[in-house]
Amino acid sequence: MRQSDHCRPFRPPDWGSPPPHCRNHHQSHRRPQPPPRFAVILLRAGPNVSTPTATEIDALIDGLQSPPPDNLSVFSSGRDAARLLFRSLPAAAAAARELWSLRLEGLHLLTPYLPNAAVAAHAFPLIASLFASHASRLLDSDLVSLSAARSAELAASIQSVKHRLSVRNNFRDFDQLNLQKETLEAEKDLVDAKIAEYKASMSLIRRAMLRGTDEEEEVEVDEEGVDVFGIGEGEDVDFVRLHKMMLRESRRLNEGLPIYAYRRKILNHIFHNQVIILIGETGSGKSTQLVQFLADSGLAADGSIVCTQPRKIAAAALARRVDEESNGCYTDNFVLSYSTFFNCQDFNSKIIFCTDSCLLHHCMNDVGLDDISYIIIDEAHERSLNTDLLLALIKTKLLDRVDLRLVIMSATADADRLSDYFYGCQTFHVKGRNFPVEIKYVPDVSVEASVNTVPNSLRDACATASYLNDVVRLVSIIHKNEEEGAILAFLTSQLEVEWACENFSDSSGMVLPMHGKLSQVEQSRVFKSYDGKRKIIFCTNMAETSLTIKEVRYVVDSGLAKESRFVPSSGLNILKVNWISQSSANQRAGRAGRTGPGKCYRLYSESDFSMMEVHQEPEIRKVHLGTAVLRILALGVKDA
Ligand SMILES: Nc1ncnc2c1ncn2[C@@H]1O[C@H](COP(=O)(O)OP(=O)(O)OP(=O)(O)O)[C@@H](O)[C@H]1O
Repeated sequence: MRQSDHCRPFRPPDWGSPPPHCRNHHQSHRRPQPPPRFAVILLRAGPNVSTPTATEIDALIDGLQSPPPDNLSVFSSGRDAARLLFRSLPAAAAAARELWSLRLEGLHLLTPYLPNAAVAAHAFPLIASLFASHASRLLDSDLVSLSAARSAELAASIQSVKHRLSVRNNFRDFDQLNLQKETLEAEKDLVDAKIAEYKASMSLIRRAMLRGTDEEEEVEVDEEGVDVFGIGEGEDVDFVRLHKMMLRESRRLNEGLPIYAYRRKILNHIFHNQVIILIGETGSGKSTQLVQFLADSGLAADGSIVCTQPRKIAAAALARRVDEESNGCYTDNFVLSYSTFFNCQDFNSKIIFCTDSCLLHHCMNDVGLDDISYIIIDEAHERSLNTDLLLALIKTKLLDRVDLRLVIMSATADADRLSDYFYGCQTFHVKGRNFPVEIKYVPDVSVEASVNTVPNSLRDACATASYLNDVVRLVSIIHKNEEEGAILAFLTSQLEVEWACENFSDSSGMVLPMHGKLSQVEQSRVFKSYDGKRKIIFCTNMAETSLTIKEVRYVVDSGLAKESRFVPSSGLNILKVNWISQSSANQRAGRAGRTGPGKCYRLYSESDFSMMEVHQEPEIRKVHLGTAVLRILALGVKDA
């Protein structure tokens, strides 16, 4: 650790004579003064504690307009970047305020830490007022103007389409124009709602910062009711967290996941209803955002928010993503993921992503679910045995614990059926998706011959599964002809995935397998980037839901999946390749539009699609009932 000049390193001698305020220090021998004791410590942010450099910190402190410190130490590495000591309490508070002001302007990311209670008390109103002004400025920032301009542009387009609709049209044009108008109106509504959401959050921050001051604003009766942030009162306010939250709000307005536009409405719904069903398009932000909305609002203050996923890889990936996105907004270990259940696991972290089987095991141990206040069952359309058992168990818990809340979430679930099961609970729809996905049907490839055929060996698989060759061929065509972007191709088994990986040969592609038998480390290879090479991922339907593999722009959907089914006549479970449901097909397509517009190639015709089951059959209807009964008994249900 370099400790630069203990005394005023911020104006090196060769920069000219020291400014007048420095002379006090040099003249200190004339009149003994008490040692400076009011400290402002500048802390480095994040894990990379070696930035910024000592020279940059020197320059930053040197440029302050407020009275300079009476003693200064600058450190070139470590958590502390600089320690400023003052004799005067107001001078220390003014320096803290100015350092915060520079941080809010985006000039540095250091945190002024005030260890001395007197300095903190003195500085608090100054910094709070600074945050209030900053929130006011953000209300009219360039970001808001940009979104407002987009809204005006959409309004003009809507007017133009309306005008064209008012003149004579043939039936087909009329239909198309009407569709265009509706699409534009929906987009405009979304942009307007996002601006309103952003402004509501900034107004809330401003009001909180001015509370108890002469400028305190009257609380407007918010039509949506629930506050989106719990900011804290008085000196409990954590300015670092608040700043990170403001930055995240700006990112949300800028990047704009559709669910952001609905935040207050959703929170309000959840606040007033014990159970809601949330349906939103794939990629609209359900899995990554809802947990954050709940945690920020303080609605879940008394317990954790548990979000279940059907697969381990999704639980881990979502926890990583939420942690990364909310960086600094929460304390360490606020977001966790559990993929496998252990008896020693605590459920008292705030946001927990886990598999449905993990939560089911937890229920077996702690049937009261005392440490949980919100349960989100994600990807409910899959209707796995674990999900259905969980839903049944939670339904009984909801009667005992009126504070427990349940959100059932999916892009493609059968909302009516779920609503019926939960006494007609409300369904909330989130409209809009992140990026468009163009659907291309490739009907000239016949898959019918291979349906219901289970390959016994690799040789058989290649001989019988004609779609396997078709998938590999289509991937090759996309690779040669389409612009950059990874390709995700859905097959039905590990065997097929391995065969496709071996038989796809192109040195400009990075071919990767993705199936349930791979270790977590092997699975995580699909999330890495491979410079100069297009990622080509052959996967089973384990990659169908929840996952965001950033570069994926193209999806190849064979339309098939292998499923296990109990056959009562033989008493055996058999594996069968079957058509997927429309719900699954839409989930697969959704993997292409996560971080940019995408395309989904379906190896079947549009009429094949329309003949598929709308929703997949619940697993509980396909497995041997003994399995289900044993699990129910283990949950303590005696009259199963
Ligand atoms: N790991 C990631 N890297 C980059 N962007 C991501 C990542 N995870 C999520 N995103 C972004 O956030 C968006 C929303 O993801 P999220 O999982 O919350 O959507 P969702 O509505 O739950 O989708 P689905 O119904 O498919 O599970 C994605 O479309 C993508 O733009």
